[in-house]
Amino acid sequence: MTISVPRPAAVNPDNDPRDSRSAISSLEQILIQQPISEVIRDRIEAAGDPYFANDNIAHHLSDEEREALKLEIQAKLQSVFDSLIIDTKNDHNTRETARRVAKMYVDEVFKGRYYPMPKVTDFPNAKELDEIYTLGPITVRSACSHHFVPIVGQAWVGILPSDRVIGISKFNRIVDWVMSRPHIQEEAAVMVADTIENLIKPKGLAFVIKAQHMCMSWRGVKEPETKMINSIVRGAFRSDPYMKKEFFDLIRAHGFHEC
Ligand SMILES: Nc1nc2c(ncn2[C@@H]2O[C@H](COP(=O)(O)OP(=O)(O)OP(=O)(O)O)[C@@H](O)[C@H]2O)c(=O)[nH]1
Repeated sequence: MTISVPRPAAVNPDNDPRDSRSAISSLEQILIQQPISEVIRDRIEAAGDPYFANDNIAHHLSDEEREALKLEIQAKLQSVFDSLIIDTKNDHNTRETARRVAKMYVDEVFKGRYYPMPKVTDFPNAKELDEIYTLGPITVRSACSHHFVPIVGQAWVGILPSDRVIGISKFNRIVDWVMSRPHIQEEAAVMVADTIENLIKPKGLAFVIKAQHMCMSWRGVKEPETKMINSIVRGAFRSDPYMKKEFFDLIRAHGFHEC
């Protein structure tokens, strides 16, 4: 499907994405012929890679293209606000909202799609530590892929290490990177567990996430109390019931409650 070049005709000058286009001048020609999202999408499809809402596509776009993408999103958001019949030309509160939201999506709340994984240094398990360690609570911020409204909650990690370890702050960074995409919680939990497992191949891995979904509290059934808990237990935590119990006892000491 060909979508016309995102070039808002009647946008407030203060809100005109063209103002910042000098930064992407080398992409000007491509943008005139084809929206940058289409260029990137064609590239992903040619590589046979998925681009679901919770997939990371960072390796398919350059920094320059990411900037161009924000401008395209801004222009399209502006037409959503126009269709919502909001006078963004004269309303001082919404005049720059299209730009703000485009930037927020790409650089902040969905950065886990458009930016590569943070650098994670791993070290040898020099003392051959063979005991469980747990970490938490880790603050979880995400958005549900059904309504694009926030998911907020907490997560806990349990590791029985093998021969590699990573710095503890890296668990927070990995959770933040994976969660910063539109998600459903079940898949998010699996993705975090897979990412940690691929990095350090622990003998045991446990990951618990407990979160509240604004699509259930702010709208829809409007139930502010319900939370969803997912737990992933792998390796020794799955095969050894005592180890699994120890993990849950430890994270209860770290503030985890089932209700
Ligand atoms: N399994 C699962 N469901 C979720 C998650 N986040 C949101 N949902 C639910 O996804 C469902 C989407 O249902 P639909 O019937 O397509 O959407 P809807 O008509 O807006 O549904 P209501 O929310 O019931 O008003 C809703 O019940 C949401 O509560 C999640 O992380 N996991």
